[in-house]
Amino acid sequence: MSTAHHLPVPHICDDEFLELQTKELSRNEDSFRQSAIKKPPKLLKQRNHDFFLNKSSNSLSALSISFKDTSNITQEVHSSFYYKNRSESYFEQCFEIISTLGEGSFGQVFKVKSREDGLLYAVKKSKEFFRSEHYRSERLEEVKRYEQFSNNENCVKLYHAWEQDDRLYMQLELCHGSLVDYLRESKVVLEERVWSILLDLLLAVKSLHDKNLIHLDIKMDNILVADDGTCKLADFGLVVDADKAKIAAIEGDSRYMAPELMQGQFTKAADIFSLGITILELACNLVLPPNGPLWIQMRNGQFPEHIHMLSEELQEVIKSMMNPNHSQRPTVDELLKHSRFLSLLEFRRRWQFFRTMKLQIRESKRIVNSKFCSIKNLFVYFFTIMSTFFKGIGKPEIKVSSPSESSSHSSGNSAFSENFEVSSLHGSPISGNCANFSNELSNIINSTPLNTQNVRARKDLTKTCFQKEHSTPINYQDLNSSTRNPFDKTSLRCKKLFTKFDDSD
Ligand SMILES: Nc1ncnc2c1ncn2[C@@H]1O[C@H](COP(=O)(O)OP(=O)(O)OP(=O)(O)O)[C@@H](O)[C@H]1O
Repeated sequence: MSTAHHLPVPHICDDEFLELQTKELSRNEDSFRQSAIKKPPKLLKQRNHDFFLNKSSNSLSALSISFKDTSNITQEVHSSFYYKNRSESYFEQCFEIISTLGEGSFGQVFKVKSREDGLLYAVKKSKEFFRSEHYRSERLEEVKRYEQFSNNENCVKLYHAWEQDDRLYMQLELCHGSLVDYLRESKVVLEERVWSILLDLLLAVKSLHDKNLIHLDIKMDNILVADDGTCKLADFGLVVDADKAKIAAIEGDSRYMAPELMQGQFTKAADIFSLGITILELACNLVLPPNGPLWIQMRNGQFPEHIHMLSEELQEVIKSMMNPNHSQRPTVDELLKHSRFLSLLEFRRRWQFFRTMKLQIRESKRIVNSKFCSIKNLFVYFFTIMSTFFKGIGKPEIKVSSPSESSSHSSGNSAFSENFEVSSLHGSPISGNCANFSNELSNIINSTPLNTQNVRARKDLTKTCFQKEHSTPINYQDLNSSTRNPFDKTSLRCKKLFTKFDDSD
């Protein structure tokens, strides 16, 4: 009696093939093998060998990257701590890694101490090798954007960028953490603070929009909180020129994505939407859906009930920023004319002098504490503090262009008048053409996997750990009551958080 010999069948992760495999198996083993021969397994994409073969041996040594001198973007790194012939990279030789700060899709971020000046920084190291010249130039574009906005108080500062062993490194200003960490620490954020965060971010977005650039990846993870509490925009990896957006843009995180991006309409209004939904997430402590019916609802002008925790004023601003019709969203300049922002700017202007002094003293303390402090550095900082003191600080220049000059997204029917009187958005803002738009949208999005979860507040998710922390259970009815400000409960904790920031230096 002859025994049948079965050849091993490869495990192939191809849905179409697996379906065929199951059908065929049940019918006839022999014919199944036939079909396996007809359809070979997919090959993994290979790394671009030409790119690696064409690279000069120079790529092994570290090269500084800067777009300030466009004729020479890369230059040899010079440092008394870096020896080219040693096997360790420039990063390993010049920095001491203290901890890992975070990881995104493109890079890993480390908290480091520079051996050169003894100060603390964040270094972002790209996760993937430059697999092609195109990929490398895409990564280098982020350096260009960081450089462009490094002088903006509300954008993260880039100190140095370099490439080595086909990876990009960026030495950035060290921040306390992202807005996600901030929310996790404070659990709820006072509405006063929400307005101030929104102002910081509008000023950052304004600097981009004024240069006709779109960020396209505004979200809680990409907003960093500095030690003094200032919010800063980071991650310029997807920044695109508004005029070239149609061909070059890549959409960011789906949770923060403006609905019109699904139809390939990339405008500055997409940033306004992402900022609006970020502020909604922050103020109501929500968990945003990445897709599904709730994703659609939030893009059709229907908001989760948690929004009612907020003042009418803030609700109106958020709703206008998340207007389903992108041409009706206010521009940054229009938003900055809101009376809340004008009074906040005036308040900041009055305290600017003390704020600058505080920052200067903090920076001097940082320098003094570093083991590489020199008499020269001390003298420079003493001089800066004195000159700040004697000059005083002038009014910070924030030019808000009038609606006519601003590159409005709107066709003239913006919700914001010159004095920013927000038109009443009570009830559902979907009407007329927006309703058609919403139908169109449902057709598109329904093709994505549905998320049947409800929009949930983070406090619901963390309810149990909250109760563990406190000996007396918290009455969540109170938090949602309209008669009192739900934020009051944690005002002490928020203050403590800022004391912590202040102590951190
Ligand atoms: N300068 C910094 N100071 C402190 N933490 C930082 C700094 N830069 C980044 N981080 C932390 O590292 C995380 C990842 O950084 P980043 O968003 O720049 O990476 P990415 O790969 O570009 O992410 P994405 O997936 O959003 O594109 C941030 O969410 C933040 O928590």
